[in-house]
Amino acid sequence: MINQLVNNIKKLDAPIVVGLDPMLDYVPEYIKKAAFAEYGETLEGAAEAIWQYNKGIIDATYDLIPAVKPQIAMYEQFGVPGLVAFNKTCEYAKSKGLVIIGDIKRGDIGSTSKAYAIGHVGKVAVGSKTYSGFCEDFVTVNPYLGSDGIRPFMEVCKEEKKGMFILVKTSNPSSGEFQDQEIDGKPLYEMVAEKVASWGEELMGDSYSYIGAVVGATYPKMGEVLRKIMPKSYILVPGYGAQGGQAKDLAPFFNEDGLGAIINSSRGIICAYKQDAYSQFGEENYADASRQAVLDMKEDLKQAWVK
Ligand SMILES: O=c1ccn([C@@H]2O[C@H](COP(=O)(O)O)[C@@H](O)[C@H]2O)c(=O)[nH]1
Repeated sequence: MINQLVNNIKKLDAPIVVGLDPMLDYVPEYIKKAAFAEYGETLEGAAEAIWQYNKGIIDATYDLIPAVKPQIAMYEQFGVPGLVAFNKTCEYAKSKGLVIIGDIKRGDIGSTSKAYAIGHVGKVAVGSKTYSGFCEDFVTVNPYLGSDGIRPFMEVCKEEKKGMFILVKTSNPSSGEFQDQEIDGKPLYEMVAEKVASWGEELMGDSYSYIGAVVGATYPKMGEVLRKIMPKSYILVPGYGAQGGQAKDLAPFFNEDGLGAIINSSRGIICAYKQDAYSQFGEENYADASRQAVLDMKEDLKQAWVK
């Protein structure tokens, strides 16, 4: 899957991932009206609305982007119907040739991590048969339980040729409370990055590892250091756009081959129609606004590289 991700990025010249983080407030009224008419103002109605909203965005953008990143929390808030919408979204995006990065941020004691890994990137055995619970190609993983929590993901990813992005330095304002703490003069996030690099050596694709890292766009100086510590790991970079990360600061997240990082934008793309810059599209054409926002993001990144 890392090879497919790299190939998609190269083919489209777009190191961009669209975050599918639907909140009901983002969904245009006409979509909600139709969903509620069919299922009532229920969890099923909400799940139908977010699925239809996602489908519109995928249809309008799939030819421009290599991957999508559905954030599972946005679906879990609607319980079981929400998870059904998550799965439908992943399957549909996959049918359009997109790589699926499930932002699930899991990680636990070994036996529990194994179940998470099987459920999201592996296959579960039921009697003599096996099934995929969910169908992501990559998942995000929390490393703070140590290698016990990571190894089961590695085993499943190796079997299935799937991958993971391990949280190294997150984009949020308080990420430094723990991640920046120093041990013998070295920040914790650098220690995690060193582990990511060494785990990554065990699971190499053609040029990059199946094991990548999450580093926030909001911490570009750290991104520069971390890029060097993990030269063969793809970096998933959230925090561009809605969280204030800017294209001009992102060059250090990339390697000299022009690869090695993929920049996420969720609200900036899926809620584009609500922004002044895209108000001409209106609610009815929310998906066209998202398409334009992807094109603008691509141009924004390109201009920043050129400079
Ligand atoms: O450090 C991290 C890790 C993950 N995220 C996730 O990325 C998106 C960002 O959404 P925006 O609307 O583009 O701000 C969201 O799913 C987060 O949970 C992150 O922001 N930072």
